Amino acid sequence: ASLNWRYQGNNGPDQWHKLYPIANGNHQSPIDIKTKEVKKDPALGHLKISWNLSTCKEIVNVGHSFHVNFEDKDNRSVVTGGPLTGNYRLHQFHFHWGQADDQGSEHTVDGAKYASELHLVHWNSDKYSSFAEASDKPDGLSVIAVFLKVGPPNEHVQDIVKALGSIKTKGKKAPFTNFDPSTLLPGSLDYWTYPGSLTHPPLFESVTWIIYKEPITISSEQLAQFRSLILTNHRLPQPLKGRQVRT
Ligand SMILES: Cc1ccnc(S(N)(=O)=O)n1
Ligand SMILES: [Zn+2]
Repeated sequence: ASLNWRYQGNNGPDQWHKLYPIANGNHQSPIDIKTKEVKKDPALGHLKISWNLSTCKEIVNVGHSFHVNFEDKDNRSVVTGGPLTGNYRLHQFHFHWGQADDQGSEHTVDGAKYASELHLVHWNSDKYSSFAEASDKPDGLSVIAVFLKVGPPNEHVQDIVKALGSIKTKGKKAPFTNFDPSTLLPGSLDYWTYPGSLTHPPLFESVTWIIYKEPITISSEQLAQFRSLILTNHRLPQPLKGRQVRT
């Protein structure tokens, strides 16, 4: 489908509200996480992640990014616990990055930007029967976010970078199997959580965000490979509008 929105130029993020009025809503993402205003919630338990690498299927060039898609016809790859009620099924993961290494993450921490941000998109399979059905429901989606800071090359990201060569043009897809996304998680499982939205159109306010505090690394060269597909694809932080970030 030809997209009616972009990250740069005329149909850029400042114009998205014309076609997607929710862009000016009260639960938009990303946000700047002001760590001094975060609330400790003892009721928040550990996240329980059980992703099965057998569900990893393909890598696709979607024009504004690339997606690694998962088979989500059963509960082989799910997350539960933490702020979530019930099982959320892994649908796809993707990254956001900027035109230079000093920017690119969507969420920021006390104003600080990371070079990139990984999003693992899940949908509530206890209540809904597909990602599409869940995608505009307040309890429909959960996205797990991991920050990437510039440093030594990441051997697991390298598996993804190598596959980009076969999806150079928009719409192209290639098999991408047996990749274990848990290799992209940081050592510490501490996280922030808040209610928000998809960060590009349709911008539905249907996401329980779970953001790991500890970043993983990516090298400047690996980021350059991402940029060979699209130069930049990150939305700037949006107004908090009274929402609480918990940890
Ligand atoms: C599947 C999907 C669509 C739009 N936005 C997102 S994101 N960036 O919030 O994870 N994911
Ligand atoms: Zn994203």
